[in-house]
Amino acid sequence: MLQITDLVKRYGAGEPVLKNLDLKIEGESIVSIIGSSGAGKSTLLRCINKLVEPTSGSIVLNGTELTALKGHALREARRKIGMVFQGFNLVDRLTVMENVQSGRLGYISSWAAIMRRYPKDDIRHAYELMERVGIAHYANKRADELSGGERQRVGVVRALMQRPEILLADEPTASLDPKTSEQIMQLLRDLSKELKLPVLINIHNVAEAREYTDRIVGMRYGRIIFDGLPGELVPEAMEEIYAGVPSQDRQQGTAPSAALKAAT
Ligand SMILES: Nc1ncnc2c1ncn2[C@@H]1O[C@H](COP(=O)(O)OP(=O)(O)OP(=O)(O)O)[C@@H](O)[C@H]1O
Repeated sequence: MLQITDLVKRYGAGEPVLKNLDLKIEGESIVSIIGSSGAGKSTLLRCINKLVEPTSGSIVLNGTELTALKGHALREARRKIGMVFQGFNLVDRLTVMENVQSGRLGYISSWAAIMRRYPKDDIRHAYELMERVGIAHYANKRADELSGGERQRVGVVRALMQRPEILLADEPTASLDPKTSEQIMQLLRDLSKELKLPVLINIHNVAEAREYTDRIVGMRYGRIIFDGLPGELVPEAMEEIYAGVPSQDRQQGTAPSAALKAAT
């Protein structure tokens, strides 16, 4: 379970871009985060995997407080957090198997990695996952010979090779055509259930969020202003997420006209 409490992130001396966020995500659920550009969605994911340092607040993953971790303990904790990227982040000149095995870096010795001497268990696990997502027959192909959808499947398998306790996906379908995009969303949804893995997806495509995720979190100006089932995302909620000014910001004196202007 991921439990975020009172999370604040401020870059430099400016206004916080995450304002006292609370969010709880339990196993077997796929949750989307939607919101306008600049709402803070990527920053939230980056705070969870500590690519950015939260300013204050707490992020607990299955009993481990992540915010305080440094060095070895941080590297250990990061292994429990799988990450899927918009641009796939594969090494083009390496094969699918080599890319997938890079998810095990940190678990095996550098020597074994350099020599491509992967432990038998890792090879078996990789094949199981590659079979599951339909890319096992490409194991020895170079990553740059694959289509976008196939490359994203490699990205998903690489993340799962870590045996993560949560999967974060930052715009995982934004570089894909609509049909492939839906297939990847369906895959993430199915994997979440099969592996009892919480999945948190930052996504701009609201139709996909509605169709493929169990729960939608709507962010606006660094706050969560909607948290509900897809069916609860009624037009008024959409309006507030994409055009409105959260009531807390109104109370704090943010001029709506300025805020709206900034959002367009
Ligand atoms: N490294 C950084 N340094 C300073 N400001 C940043 C940094 N990263 C993000 N920001 C600012 O934080 C705010 C939130 O950005 P963030 O990327 O988290 O939003 P987002 O909702 O993911 O947007 P998008 O949908 O466009 O990716 C923005 O105003 C952005 O300019």
